[in-house]
Amino acid sequence: MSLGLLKCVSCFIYYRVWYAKNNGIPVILFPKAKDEPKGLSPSDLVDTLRKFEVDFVLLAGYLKLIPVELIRAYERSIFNIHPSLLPAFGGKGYYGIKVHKAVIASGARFSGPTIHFVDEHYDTGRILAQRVVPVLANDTAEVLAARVLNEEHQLYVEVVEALCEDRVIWREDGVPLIQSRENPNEFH
Ligand SMILES: Nc1nc2c(c(=O)[nH]1)N[C@@H](CN(C=O)c1ccc(C(=O)N[C@@H](CCC(=O)O)C(=O)O)cc1)CN2
Ligand SMILES: NCC(=O)N[C@@H]1O[C@H](COP(=O)([O-])[O-])[C@@H](O)[C@H]1O
Repeated sequence: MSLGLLKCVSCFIYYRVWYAKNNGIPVILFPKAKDEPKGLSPSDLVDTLRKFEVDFVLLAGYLKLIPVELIRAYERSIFNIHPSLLPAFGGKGYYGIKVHKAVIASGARFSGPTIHFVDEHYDTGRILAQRVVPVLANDTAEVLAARVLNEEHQLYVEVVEALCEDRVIWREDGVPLIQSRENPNEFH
């Protein structure tokens, strides 16, 4: 089983690239843009992922739209983690601290991370897993973000374990479920 991680290009990217290269993890830059001549085109990215025998693509803080070429090549195999309970507070413009500011401004009493399959649009793919955290009356966006992020880090591990153990199944109405490791007759 091989996983590919797409990470947003941020000020921390250099540490992440350094860490990967110093731990035998291949690093490729995507997308191809005028200011990133070393980047890959969508079709080159697909070819490269195939070359590295990547089975699943995990997005984490990736802030660009994944092109349809990759969606088609990795059907039901690209995942994203979003820091709200989708379908609420998702879509274009909803990323990072903006999500938590919107949650607090709405008066919502609960929030939490969602892991979903990636389709052609932002945050509209099938929901696979969620966790719920309280939104407290005196929460700032930063405090809520930290509470949600703590759950994100645990939830993604659970989902990757389920993927590696072939415990993701599709209900007949098209809803994906995770089969319990302890009791195969239970799903969530
Ligand atoms: N095809 C898909 N691509 C991506 C998805 C997806 O579901 N389908 N998820 C996003 C991640 N995401 C929320 O989880 C998200 C990221 C970014 C945006 C957004 O509005 N981006 C801005 C540009 C921001 C920037 O470049 O600084 C924009 O498009 O105007 C919304 C949601 C990853 N890709
Ligand atoms: N809509 C996408 C989005 O908002 N993703 C969010 O960006 C953060 C990345 O944190 P990090 O850069 O510290 O890993 C995470 O909270 C993730 O849910």
